[in-house]
Amino acid sequence: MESSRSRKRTRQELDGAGAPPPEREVVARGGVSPPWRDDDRDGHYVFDLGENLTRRYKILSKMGEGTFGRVLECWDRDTREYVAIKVVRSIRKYRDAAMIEIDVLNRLAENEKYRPLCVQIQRWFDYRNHICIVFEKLGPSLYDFLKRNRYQPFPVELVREFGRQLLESVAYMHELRLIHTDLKPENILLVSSEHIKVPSSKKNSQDEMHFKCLPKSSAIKLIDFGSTAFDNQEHNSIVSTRHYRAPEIILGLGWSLPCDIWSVGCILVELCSGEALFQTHENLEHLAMMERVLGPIPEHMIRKANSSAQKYFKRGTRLNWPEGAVTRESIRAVRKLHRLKDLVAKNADHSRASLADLLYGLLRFEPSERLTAQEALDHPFFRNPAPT
Ligand SMILES: Nc1ncnc2c1ncn2[C@@H]1O[C@H](COP(=O)(O)OP(=O)(O)OP(=O)(O)O)[C@@H](O)[C@H]1O
Repeated sequence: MESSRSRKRTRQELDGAGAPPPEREVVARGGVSPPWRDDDRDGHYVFDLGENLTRRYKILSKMGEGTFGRVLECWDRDTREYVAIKVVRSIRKYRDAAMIEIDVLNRLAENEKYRPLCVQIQRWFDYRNHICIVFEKLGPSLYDFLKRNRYQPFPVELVREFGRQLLESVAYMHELRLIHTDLKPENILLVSSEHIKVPSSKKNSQDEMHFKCLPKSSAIKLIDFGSTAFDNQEHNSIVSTRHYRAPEIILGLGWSLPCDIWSVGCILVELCSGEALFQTHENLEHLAMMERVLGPIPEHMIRKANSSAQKYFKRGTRLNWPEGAVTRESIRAVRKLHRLKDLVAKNADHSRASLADLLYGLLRFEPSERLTAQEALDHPFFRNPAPT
């Protein structure tokens, strides 16, 4: 658990959304609460579809699962609308993290102008030792959408729209000195599930025309504020999902707002190419991939790396690669990666120069040289889109 997740707040202090008194086993409009069952061994709430979650919500389906808990699609009998309820695992550290998430969600909701950018919390309650956060129901994540489309990339115009909204939400969080720390396509949801089918340029082996899906609307919202950190603390822990993790985190240099910007850079490349930029599970290979795509890691960063990261370098100045590689496949995986500008040229036509320039700004090794979210929004890629 990251240190940022263990900042505990009391429920009274946090609840802006009006938590009800603890659930009693009441006979409900529309049914009764199910009999008490033990949680599963990971602390997840055990349920059957069609059951009630308090007397107010009927469980319709499971929409997702993460480290913190499960997200259930429910019918709200009071408002007569569908909602997504995150039912958090009944384990202390996840309950504590959920309270931070609620705090962050309430802070983000304070500014009317930015409400369309981040998922809206409706209320929260504590049910059988599970914190339940009720959200507006959104559509699939950008990752789910890519996956269903057999990882065919999004057109650059759509990446521009996604990028703009993503950076606007990050700029807003950073203005509030909040660091998301877990930006990734799984945590960016389309607002609507509606899509259209269009012919894709790729043909299959039988020379049949392929189709791909495009969302009808480009509106997206950011979710999952369970790992959000406050920019007033020392940050040395390991954060972010591997593929989107910034170099300063791996090198143990401490991290702050720019780690979100690095993740945004990785996400934009992935949306353009259909594949995660750094597909790795190991630090040395990860750093080697970064050097392959972006050029050498600056020496001053190598010199400051913490003791556990020093082993990735030779004579304290150069990455121990390929000598330190664990397998030949690993060396091949790094070698087959394209340089960033070639990768962009492969996937974007008309906007390639400005997109590559933006990405180099987002993916600077040195965090203090990385574009801020606001600077990125002012970049020509967003200001002067090339005519299509
Ligand atoms: N408001 C929502 N509407 C629709 N689906 C949602 C909503 N919120 C979450 N989901 C789905 O549930 C999944 C898990 O949600 P979330 O990322 O908040 O959980 P988590 O336990 O914090 O995950 P992680 O392990 O990434 O931290 C999402 O990837 C998404 O598919």
